[in-house]
Amino acid sequence: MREEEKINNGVMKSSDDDDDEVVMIPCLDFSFYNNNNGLENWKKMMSKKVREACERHGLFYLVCDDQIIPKGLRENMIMGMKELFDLPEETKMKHQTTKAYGSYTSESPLSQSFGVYDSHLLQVSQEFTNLMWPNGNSSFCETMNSMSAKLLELNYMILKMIQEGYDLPKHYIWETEDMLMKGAVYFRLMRYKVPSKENNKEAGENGLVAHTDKNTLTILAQNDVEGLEMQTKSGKWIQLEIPHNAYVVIVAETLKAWSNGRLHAVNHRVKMKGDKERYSLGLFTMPKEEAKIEVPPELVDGNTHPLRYKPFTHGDFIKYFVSTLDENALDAFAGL
Ligand SMILES: O=C(O)CCC(=O)C(=O)O
Ligand SMILES: [Fe+2]
Repeated sequence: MREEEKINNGVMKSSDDDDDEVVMIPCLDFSFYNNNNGLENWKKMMSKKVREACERHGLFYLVCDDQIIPKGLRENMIMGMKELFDLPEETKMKHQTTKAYGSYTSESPLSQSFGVYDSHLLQVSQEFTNLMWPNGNSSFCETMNSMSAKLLELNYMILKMIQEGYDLPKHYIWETEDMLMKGAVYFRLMRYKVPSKENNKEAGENGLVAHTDKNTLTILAQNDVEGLEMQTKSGKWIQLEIPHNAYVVIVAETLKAWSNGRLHAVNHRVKMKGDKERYSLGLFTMPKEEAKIEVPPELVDGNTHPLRYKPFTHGDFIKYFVSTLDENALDAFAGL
């Protein structure tokens, strides 16, 4: 299918083979964000669409111009990842930290990943690159550093739009920025290998088990090999058809808690089919450990939206999740 045929009025269709459920995932074009003409109106309208998509589906596709993220940078990043994952296993294993998910892992035979905290800081990207390429690889370092910095800016931009989408009073927006946008930044690089032939049938082979993200907001990019699936609110799993060059924005649990459960933390997984390797990368933002996650009073309404979560610190929630690995951790830990 050609891209133009897949996109209809900025809306993507994905369907499940055994059923007629059609889910329309919006594809939002952020290209004019840096254009001053009519910016305020554009932002208002886009903020509402972002909020709506995050409430309805818990994810949306995003395309943007080179001012937000240059296409060449994204291509270089994916090419650089191939080079990185092709390094010898013992070199990749050198990336080990004590932070949760902050190391190289190849737990499943089908997938490997690197987790790097704070790669938007040049020094961190330099240290990581020097560990992987002791003779240097300045182009990878620069690419990794700018890609994570650009994705981080975009991540914060979307978080601000979500708040604007709720028309929260200005003073509250500053408080929320403090709560949600001043914490850790996590960059994850993933490779999924081609599944074996006998497992390479209809259902595909598990690349990443079903989960919700436990941070605030995630932005993903992939090479053009599909595999990411989401569970709809009615419980169906559908394979996403991500438009070429689009990013996937995913609502995570902490943002769901902040919004009093209005924003949907979508369950997703990766299933590998076909004969091509899949590369993906994700920029995850999360609050500071000590940040207190508290629902804004404006998002509580006794009749339609009674308070669902008590205040909690992000660090305590993550500790609880890591110790239980319970996919219902948010409700078990902070649900009322
Ligand atoms: O590889 C992907 O597209 C999904 C990755 C993902 O969901 C995650 O790292 O949390
Ligand atoms: Fe995820």
